Formats: sequence, structure tokens, C-alpha cells
Amino acid sequence: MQHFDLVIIGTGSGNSIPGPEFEDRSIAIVEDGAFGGTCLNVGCIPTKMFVHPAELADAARHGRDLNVTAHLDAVDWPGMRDRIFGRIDAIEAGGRQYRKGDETPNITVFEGRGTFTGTKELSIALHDGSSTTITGEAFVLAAGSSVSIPDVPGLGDGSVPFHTSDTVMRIDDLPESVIILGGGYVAAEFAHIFSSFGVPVTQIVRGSSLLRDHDHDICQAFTAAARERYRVLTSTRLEAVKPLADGRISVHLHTTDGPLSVDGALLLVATGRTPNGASLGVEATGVTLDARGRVVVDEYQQTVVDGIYALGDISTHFPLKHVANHEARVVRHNLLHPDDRITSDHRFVPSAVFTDPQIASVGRTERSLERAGIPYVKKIQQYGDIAAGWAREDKGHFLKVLADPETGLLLGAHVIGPEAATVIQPLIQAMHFGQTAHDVAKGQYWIHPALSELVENALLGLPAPTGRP
Ligand SMILES: Cc1cc2nc3c(=O)[nH]c(=O)nc-3n(C[C@H](O)[C@H](O)[C@H](O)COP(=O)(O)OP(=O)(O)OC[C@H]3O[C@@H](n4cnc5c(N)ncnc54)[C@H](O)[C@@H]3O)c2cc1C
Ligand SMILES: NC(=O)c1ccc[n+]([C@@H]2O[C@H](COP(=O)([O-])OP(=O)(O)OC[C@H]3O[C@@H](n4cnc5c(N)ncnc54)[C@H](O)[C@@H]3O)[C@@H](O)[C@H]2O)c1
Repeated sequence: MQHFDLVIIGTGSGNSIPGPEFEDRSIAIVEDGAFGGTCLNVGCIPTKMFVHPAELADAARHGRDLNVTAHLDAVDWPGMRDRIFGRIDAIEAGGRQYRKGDETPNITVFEGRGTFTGTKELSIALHDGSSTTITGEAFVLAAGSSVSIPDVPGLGDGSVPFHTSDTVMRIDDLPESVIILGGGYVAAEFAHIFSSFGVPVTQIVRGSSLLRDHDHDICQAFTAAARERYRVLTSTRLEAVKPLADGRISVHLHTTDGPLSVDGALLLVATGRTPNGASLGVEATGVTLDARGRVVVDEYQQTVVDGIYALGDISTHFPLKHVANHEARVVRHNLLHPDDRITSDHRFVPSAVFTDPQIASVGRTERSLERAGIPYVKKIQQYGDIAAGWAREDKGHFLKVLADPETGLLLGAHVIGPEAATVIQPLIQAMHFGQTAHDVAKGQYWIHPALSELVENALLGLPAPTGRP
């Protein structure tokens, strides 16, 4: 049985751990799928490479309000797909070859599916049909998460073909229509992409609005904007999915008005992801899972087993790439410096949804402050009331800032509108570095007339702090 100093399972953010400082350690990397993980191959990167052309296609729609008449002539989906994956697949192959090749001689790559069979003992079903078992002094569990499919007739039993984010970006051509199940990030971004390319979209959600984890003003504004672009069925339960004779799909639903069926050419299931701890059999090595199947880690990213660390989607409460990368840096440091370990910082985790309108958030929502009885002051700054918003004839987009009334420290920020993911960054910085709203607003220049004036004006609009507690 081969023994390694370090075994890393998963090549998403886990693959960023081995560097020159690990040259004296024998390392096993175990990967069952595409090298580079979800973000590179089926997540952040390809989706955003489709989102940008979607924005270009949308420009024709937006131009009308600004006296520019333009129209979308055609979308070359196969060309776009091949351009995007031509680039991504080459990076995947290059990353795999780098780890397998002479440049990292201390690393052995096992291409196959790992399952724990004992304490720090991993059995691997290799892609060549054979199997092997390895042991390690230390482990990094970086095996991510997998799409979860609702247990309803027609789904999961193989009787109806459907897509997930793992497959839908590689389809042959734009479908004649799309039905999207789910109201979260993945559903929102694909509804945006397909509808921008002229495909009729029907989105089906259980709740009363889209993106329900967001601040309530944001999710209401987003749901209203989405309804202007495509069909959104809220408070709707999926009952069954059936194939139609012409190859299309029929989705049977229960709405507040009673039963309804919707037909479409392609069904995209985007109903969340499940952490891969259970499928990796981590309990055989003594690692514990929480009620949602996440590997339990402490602030050092270590599991309950000494020397077994976890990072990213398999363990985090924030399944986002920048969080997986941050946690990988913490694990890396702690493996190198076991006597001087550092902790993860999850205080102010930002996120963005790359839709039209775009959304970005950091910190507490207004409802969560209300529910926790935390005092706050707020300012809602409209894009339409700053110069860059006038240029866009913007209507209805805004930034909400929430601050502590005594100290002026920011508690949360939520943006819906152009370039939200970029506009929010000074507020993330202010929260991290403990800067007050008024210091940030008044202590620097803000380029005029840039979109960043949205932040300046929102902060200036907050009441002056009443004094430090
Ligand atoms: C469609 C989509 C879009 C996204 N867009 C964004 C975005 O814009 N911004 C953002 O911040 N986040 C985004 N995310 C989330 C982001 O992709 C994840 O949070 C991140 O990739 C998680 O990284 P990870 O290293 O934890 O896991 P992964 O990157 O998933 O890596 C885990 C690896 O482990 C392998 N593996 C799993 N089980 C085993 C096993 N038993 N044996 C061997 N190998 C195994 C898998 O094959 C995989 O390669 C998106 C996700 C999706 C699905
Ligand atoms: N821009 C980004 O940063 C980005 C983009 C895509 C994904 N992600 C990450 O990936 C994660 C997964 O995204 P996601 O959209 O798959 O999950 P999600 O958790 O964001 O949304 C899942 C949606 O499916 C619904 N749902 C769950 N079970 C259902 C069922 N049985 N029937 C009907 N609806 C059901 C939920 O109510 C929710 O609306 C996200 O949490 C996010 O962290 C991030």
C-alpha cells in the first residue's frame, strides 16, 4: 500500500495547495472528473464566458431607451460554445499534464474515484478499471459538491432527458425553449443567458420570489425585472416530468391556481448542490458531517480528525470560488506551519449574481438585522440619481447600505444594477478594514461621473453616527 505525506482529494481549489514549499513531501492528488474542478470546467468561468456575450446581445434591447436602434441578428451558439470550451479544455489538459509530468516529481496523480475505507486510508477506483488503496499522513478533503436532483417522477429515474449546469453549456444548439427548475444562482444566470439569446424561458420556483436568500428589496426588484424578460412561475410545486412524443418535455406543476403543465424543448434542473462528503465516505476515517452533509471543520479548516483538513464546497457554508480559494490558502499555511496556524475569515463574504440586472451583496440583510434585533440605519441610493445613472436613463436600480447607528460601521450592502459586482467592492473593503461609512465617503476622491459615485452618495446619505458605544 503506497503511503504519502499528503493526500489531496479534488483539483478545484485543492490543486492550488502544492507549491515549491511542498517539494520535500510526497503528495497524492486524487481526481475523478475534470482537472481544475467545478469553477473552471462547469461553473464560474464558462458561465461568465456565456454571460458576457449575453450582455452584448442585450445591448440591442437597452439601446432603444437611449435613441440607439439596434437589433440582434444571430447568435452562433456552436461557435461560442467551441470558443469557450476550446480555451477551457486546453487549460484543463495543461493543468492535468503539469501535475502528472516531470515538473512536479513529488506528486502522483490518481485519476479515479476515492472512497475512504479506514482511518486515513483511501481506496481509489481508477479510470483504467483497476483499483488501488493509499494511506496518508495528512489529507485535504477538497472534493466539492454535486448537483442535487429532486425526487419526483420522471427525474432521476432516467425516463426524461434533462440537463444540469454540468451539461447544458455543451449542448449542440440553442433550444427552441427552456424550462428552468429552481430559483437560485444557477437558475438565474442561465435564465439570463438563454433569454438574452432569444430563447423563451419559463422559470419554476417553489417560493414567492427568485433569489430568496438575498435582501428582500433586492429579491423583489429582481423578480419583477425577471418577469419582464421571461415567464416566472412562483409558489409552484413540481409534481412530475414526462416525455412528449415529439421529443419535447412536459412538466406537471401545482400552482396556487391549481394544476398546470408547461412544455419545453429543454429542461434545466438547477435545484442546488449537495456536498460530496458522504459520497467520499468520510465517516470511515472519523470525519463528521453536519445536518446538511457538510464536512465539519474548525476555524483552522481542520476536521475532527487530526491532520485531515477540508475546504471549499465540501465543508463551507459559503459555496463560492473566492471562499474555496481563501480556505485553500488557510489550509496550505496550516499544513506548512502546524505550530503557527491561521484561521479562516468568514465575517464578510461577498457574492454576485451575473444576471441583468446584476446583483451583489455583502454582510447582513435588512430582515436578518430586524430579526436579530440589531439596530441599524439605512440608505437606498438610486442609480437614477447619480450622473452615471442619468447617462443610462436608469430606472429602478439601487444600492442599499445598512450601518450601525452609533459607530457608522457598515453592517451590509446590497446592489442591484449595472456592474453591481464591481460597484460593491469599496464597501467590502470598508467592512474588512473596519472603516466607517463617513470616513470612506469623505476621506478620498470619487471619480466623477463614474458608477462608483453610487457608493459615495449612499454613504453620504446615511445619518451621522451618534458616537462610539
Ligand atoms: C454553474 C455554476 C456557476 C458558478 N459560478 C460561480 C461564480 O460566478 N462565482 C463563484 O464564486 N462561485 C461560483 N460557483 C461556485 C464555485 O464553482 C464553487 O464554489 C467552487 O468551484 C468550489 O470549489 P471546490 O474546490 O470546493 O470544489 P470543486 O471545484 O467542485 O472541486 C472538487 C473536485 O473533486 C472531485 N471529486 C469529487 N468527489 C471525488 C472523489 N470521490 N474522488 C476523487 N475526486 C472527487 C471533482 O471531480 C472535482 O473536480 C458556481 C458553481 C456553478 C455550479
Ligand atoms: N455567481 C455566483 O457566484 C454563482 C453562480 C452559480 C452558482 N453559485 C454557487 O453554487 C451554489 C449552487 O447554486 P444553485 O443555484 O444550484 O443552488 P441555490 O441553493 O442557489 O438554489 C437552489 C434553488 O433550488 C430550489 N430547490 C431546491 N430543492 C428543490 C426542489 N426539490 N424542488 C424545487 N426547487 C428546489 C431552491 O428553493 C432554490 O431556489 C450556490 O449556492 C452558489 O453558492 C454561485
